[in-house]
Amino acid sequence: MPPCTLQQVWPAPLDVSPEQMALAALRHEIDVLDDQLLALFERRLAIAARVGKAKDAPSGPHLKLRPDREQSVLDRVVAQAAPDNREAVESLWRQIVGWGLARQGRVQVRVWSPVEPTRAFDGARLRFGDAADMKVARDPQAALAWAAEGHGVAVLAINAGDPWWIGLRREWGSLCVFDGFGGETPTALAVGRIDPAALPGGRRVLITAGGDAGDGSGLRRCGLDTHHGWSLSLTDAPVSLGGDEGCVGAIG
Ligand SMILES: O=C(O)C(=O)C[C@]1(C(=O)O)C=C[C@@H](O)C=C1
Repeated sequence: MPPCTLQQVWPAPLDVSPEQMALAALRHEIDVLDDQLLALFERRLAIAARVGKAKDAPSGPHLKLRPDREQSVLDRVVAQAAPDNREAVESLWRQIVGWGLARQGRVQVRVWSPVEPTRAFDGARLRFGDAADMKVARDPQAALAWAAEGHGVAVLAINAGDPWWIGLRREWGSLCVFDGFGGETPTALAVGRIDPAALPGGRRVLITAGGDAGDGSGLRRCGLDTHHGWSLSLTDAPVSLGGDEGCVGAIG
């Protein structure tokens, strides 16, 4: 076979059609934008690393993750995006913020969901982004103990045969719920050593004695699970964490 020459592979400039030239120009525009995006992304990562150091002083027992701040970053950019782009913008910014957080230490996530493992795993991946180190947890109690030691976040299914959530009121006072996955009525909750001041605005998570009948507190509640007279529910009422109402966190 004769050797392949450049002439044979690339058309001579005069052979380039207007369509090919238009395509090349558009691709050049994309290259220019990519250069700008890359420079901005790298600047943002560097600033996120500095924010992490600023949060070290004073150093506390909490994870670096700040759900309230993430919520306001996302809400702000999604609100500015064109309606058709909102889904893409939200998923991209989850990744951006996830990598920002990873500059402060990679987030460890343990997912326990015996009934629908892929659903909970996918929800957690969407929430924490590719930067998170996610693994399956075999036992919710072990995952809670691990999270209480400050190693990372546990994503635990509800209505899955283990009322692990009762422990949030009784044993795991250092942990709080800060997100839910699975839609309007969550099927899994994210739990970690989150600074209570950094909980997202939104529905509060309650654990109360009294089952479906209510405990007389008068709060309007949406039930998620019950077990032996305990109930796990959500409320729109602005109750504070750890109060008499049994508030153990909030989901945005
Ligand atoms: O604002 C912070 O506290 C940050 O660490 C920055 C940042 C971000 O990248 O925007 C990253 C992680 C936090 O969970 C919230 C926001």
